[in-house]
Amino acid sequence: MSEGPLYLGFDLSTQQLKAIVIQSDLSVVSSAKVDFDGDFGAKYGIKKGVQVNEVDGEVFAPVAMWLEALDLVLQRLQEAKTPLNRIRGISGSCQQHGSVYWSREAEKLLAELQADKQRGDLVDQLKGAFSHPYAPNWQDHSTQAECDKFDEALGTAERLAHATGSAAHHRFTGPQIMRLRRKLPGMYASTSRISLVSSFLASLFIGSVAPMDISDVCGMNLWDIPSNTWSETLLALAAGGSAEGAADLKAKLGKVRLDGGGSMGKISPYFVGKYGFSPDCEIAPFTGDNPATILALPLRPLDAIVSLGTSTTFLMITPVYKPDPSYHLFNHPTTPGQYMFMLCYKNGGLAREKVRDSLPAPSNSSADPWETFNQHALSTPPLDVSSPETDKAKLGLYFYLPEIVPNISAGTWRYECSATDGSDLQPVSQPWPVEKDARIIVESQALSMRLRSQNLVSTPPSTPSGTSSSSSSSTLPAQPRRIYLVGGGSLNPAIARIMGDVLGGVDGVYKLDVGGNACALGGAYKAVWAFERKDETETFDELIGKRWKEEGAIRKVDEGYKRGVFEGYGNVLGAFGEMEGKVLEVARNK
Ligand SMILES: Nc1ncnc2c1ncn2[C@@H]1O[C@H](COP(=O)(O)OP(=O)(O)O)[C@@H](O)[C@H]1O
Ligand SMILES: O=C(CO)[C@@H](O)[C@H](O)COP(=O)(O)O
Repeated sequence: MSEGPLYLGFDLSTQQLKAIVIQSDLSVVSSAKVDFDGDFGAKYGIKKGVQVNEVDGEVFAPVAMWLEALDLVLQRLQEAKTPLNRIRGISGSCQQHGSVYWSREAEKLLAELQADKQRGDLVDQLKGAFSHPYAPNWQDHSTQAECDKFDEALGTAERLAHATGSAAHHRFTGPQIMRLRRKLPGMYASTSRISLVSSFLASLFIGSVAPMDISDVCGMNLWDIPSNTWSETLLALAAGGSAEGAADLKAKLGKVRLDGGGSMGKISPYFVGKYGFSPDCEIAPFTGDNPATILALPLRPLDAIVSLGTSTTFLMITPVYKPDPSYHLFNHPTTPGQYMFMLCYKNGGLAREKVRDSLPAPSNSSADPWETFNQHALSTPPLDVSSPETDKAKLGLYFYLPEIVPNISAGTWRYECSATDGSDLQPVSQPWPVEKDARIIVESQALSMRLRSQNLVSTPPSTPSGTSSSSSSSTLPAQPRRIYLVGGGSLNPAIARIMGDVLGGVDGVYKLDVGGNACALGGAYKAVWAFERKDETETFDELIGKRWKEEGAIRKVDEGYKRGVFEGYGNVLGAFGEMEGKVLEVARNK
């Protein structure tokens, strides 16, 4: 480890709080994590990081748990002998869309945070800082009525998408605020400020309520992206319809920091006294976990990232702002004029776990719990078709939770169609053997991503390492150039293989070799850029691109494009979209 400055990045996600410390050359020097279920057990009444009220479709997390987790993860960095006094800058990423409600005492309590045994830890000193003890989680689906109003507010869902980057979504913060104001009017009236989870975590470090981040703010259905200002119409809607209400909500949300870099202030004395941070350590804006993911490596045009976390997300960067209700566009977290294309699925890792748990556990209890799942996933041929002329292709939708993409209630559906052209699409009369589900759930998730991103990809330029041996780039079908896998599921070789089969990737499928730490790493890289850019004109890609080394950062886990296999999935892509349409039609007519 050199003696230079260090940078600390966080990832406050659904199930964990992760911290990673890097040097200016981007090498990792230390890391630590807190697993909310594992570390806190029944204390906060959570399961997989959240509490659930099934009756109303509410999903939320106790803010006090996050406060306790922050102290615990910093203690673990100390226990790992991390030289916290050398940390020059801090940034990070957090689960998107969640909202934290600060009381009228919040600013005073944040400013008075002190390392004082008598006054206790963050959870003790900030006991009176919140008007609401919970933060709605991105899995919440209690806001359909509010979403309907948001989709109508500008006339159509298309116009809402053009203004805010997305159509209305259950988890988006505007509909969430609108519902909480209606459900808990007293709480709302006693709320001085509202933070996103990313600006909430930054607030703890700067000792005051931090401004929201220019990228994460696009996950609210309240920020007008073309003008980069709050939408007065949508603020009024969320605030009850009056101009006074809109002004009050605008004050609660505060200003948005347009610069993804730079300093929001020096670290609070609490962290200096308790953990030995330098009083000169500064805090850069924190962003959403998906915008941070695209910062975890120098993403080139046509590269794609698949984040296999609790949620599954598909991410690409594009210079074109062409919004559509079927996907999301966010401001790039560091580079004005660039946008993050995102698809987000609620039925991600947890849905794959459901299928895994429906299979016999591995005989050896110490084996990888995914062993049986992987064996079946890899022994089942693509679409479970051995002979395309005679076998029917199997297509499924596995939504154990109400899904976001498409917006539909929970359910599992199984269809078959011709493997050669997708014709004769029919629901299966009998569920196929559960062993087939291991491959088919992963195929279904990848087919949905391929269907919705096909307008963003084109025939990639041939590259010496990328052109497949049997073809030149001119004959390659449109597909991403590289696919990077991140998140907990990126550890799984069977999932990697199937992602390559379906999505292609002329240069292959790679795993970011920091396991599930991509978001925290993106946050740490953001801190390096924020404090080491020579001036505001040096872009993130310029600075990080000069320092990032492939060796040790990524590992090729699948060849990606496989001629014949990729086209085979292309043959049923239309049928997959047709299947979703049929299922939505039935759900609408219920
Ligand atoms: N070997 C594996 N194979 C498939 N999925 C995995 C594997 N290891 C972890 N996961 C999945 O990763 C998910 C958690 O991913 P992670 O990125 O750590 O979560 P978060 O959503 O909190 O960021 C869990 O749903 C878990 O099922
Ligand atoms: O809702 C989204 C993105 O729109 C989710 O990606 C959340 O941002 C949290 O994801 P995890 O990292 O917890 O899976």
